Amino acid sequence: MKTLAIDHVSLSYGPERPVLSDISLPADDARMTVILGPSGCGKTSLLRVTAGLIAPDSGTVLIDGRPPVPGRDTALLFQDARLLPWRTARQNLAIVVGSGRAATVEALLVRVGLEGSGDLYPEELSGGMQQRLALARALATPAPLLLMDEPFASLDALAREEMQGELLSVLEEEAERRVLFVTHSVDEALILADRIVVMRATPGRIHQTVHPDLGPPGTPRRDAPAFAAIRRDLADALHRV
Ligand SMILES: Nc1ncnc2c1ncn2[C@@H]1O[C@H](COP(=O)(O)OP(=O)(O)OP(=O)(O)O)[C@@H](O)[C@H]1O
Repeated sequence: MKTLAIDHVSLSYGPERPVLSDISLPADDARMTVILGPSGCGKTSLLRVTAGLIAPDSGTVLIDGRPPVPGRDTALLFQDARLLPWRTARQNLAIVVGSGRAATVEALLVRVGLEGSGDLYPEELSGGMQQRLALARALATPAPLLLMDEPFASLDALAREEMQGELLSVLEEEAERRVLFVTHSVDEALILADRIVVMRATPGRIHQTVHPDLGPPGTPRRDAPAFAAIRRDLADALHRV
């Protein structure tokens, strides 16, 4: 299994703009780490540092023991799916997968539940279907770490729940992949995460790390006896940071 280790990372966008202060996420068994925190606390900046897109002022990020190479070690997913609008779903995947690998493209469409929609253009897909395609595009890369920046935030409640389930079931088949997932939703964090990191702002730093004991992701965690108590604790923590 691949490892991600973030060690004492600090970042500023200029002398007067410290954004991240001494962030450490030790390598552990968590496959899905969810970052929760108030607006502007530096969650997206942390994902960009983790992707190797910006260098921290100090500290290190190591993926499998090596500094991240942008585009090789991580695949990014955003709130908007960022698909090529003039290409069909199938073509959006083919560009990443490479020519002559039609079977791989079809398998990816099936894996994210888009079989039968390969000929549709992005504007013909619902928001949830667009995010399924964005997920398939990320899975088409060999990147060991998926960086997901509020990917389901613009979906309606039902589509959001479906996508959470979809993500978990996809990861069941992708034993090597790790995910760093940013959300504002305590419930989403509790449903998805092995490890929850609560950040606080100005500058962004880690307030609390929680390993929720709610059963494996994908099981009906809402029914776990501890769900309501952990939910309340996290919501309180978020109000205090
Ligand atoms: N390129 C940049 N140059 C200067 N300041 C920036 C830049 N990118 C982000 N910031 C500032 O850094 C801080 C953290 O931004 P970031 O987007 O990382 O936070 P966030 O927690 O992801 O916010 P949100 O939850 O609202 O998306 C904010 O004050 C933001 O204005």
